[in-house]
Amino acid sequence: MTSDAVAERYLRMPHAEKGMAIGLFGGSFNPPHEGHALVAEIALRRLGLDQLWWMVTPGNPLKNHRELAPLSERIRLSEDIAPGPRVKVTAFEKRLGQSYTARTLQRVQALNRGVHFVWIMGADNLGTFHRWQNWQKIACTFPIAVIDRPGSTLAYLSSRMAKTFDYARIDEEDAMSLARRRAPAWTFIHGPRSPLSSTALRSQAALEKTIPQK
Ligand SMILES: Nc1ncnc2c1ncn2[C@@H]1O[C@H](COP(=O)(O)OP(=O)(O)OP(=O)(O)O)[C@@H](O)[C@H]1O
Ligand SMILES: O=C(O)c1ccc[n+]([C@@H]2O[C@H](COP(=O)([O-])O)[C@@H](O)[C@H]2O)c1
Repeated sequence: MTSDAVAERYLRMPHAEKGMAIGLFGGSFNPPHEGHALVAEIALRRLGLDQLWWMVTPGNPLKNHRELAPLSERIRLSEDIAPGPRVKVTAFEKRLGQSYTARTLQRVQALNRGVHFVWIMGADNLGTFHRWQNWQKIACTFPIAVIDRPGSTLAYLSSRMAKTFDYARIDEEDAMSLARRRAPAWTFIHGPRSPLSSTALRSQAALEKTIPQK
């Protein structure tokens, strides 16, 4: 077995029942951290979700993959940190053979009629969302919940996504209804924030490697 052999259960799309509200939380998780866990908790609570699919991507199409840890390792670490039984860690995009969100959402929608999905992302992704493949189609497939992140709180004011879909923005007080709304619909959720990032954790780990252990 190679070090990147991914267990079969992670390659299958998780099971969903008709009528459920499910958050789709895609990420590199390289490595996963408490900031991700906080996003998952906030989304579950504020959006009233039955499940949250913690989707470990084979590779963000816009990122350099030189420093990307094997998928199997990112899954294992995600399982350690994912909060509670409603969070399902999955890597089904690997089996789909691609990592473009627009295509993934089309597939999820086609296979799960009657299920209410919401795309979940941190506020930093608002600023670059218009560079994602078919980004307007993504916004018109499922509602989107943007979770606040230090350094990106004001991004929604200037981002192309926010400007283009300004008419579809709903008040965060109505977040409970987001999953059941027809796309496009999105909201920005404020709340407790975590300053953690995978980049900082990778830098810290690299630094520790260079310091001789006592
Ligand atoms: N501290 C945080 N607060 C809010 N959202 C976050 C936070 N960290 C990550 N996210 C969100 O979680 C999702 C997955 O993020 P990702 O795995 O890229 O982590 P990251 O810390 O941003 O990584 P990197 O530093 O390598 O870019 C993205 O939607 C991102 O916006
Ligand atoms: O589809 C795209 O063009 C696209 C571009 C950038 C990011 N994404 C997805 O957005 C999610 C968050 O990525 P990341 O690296 O910020 O954790 C993850 O599921 C990526 O595959 C998707």
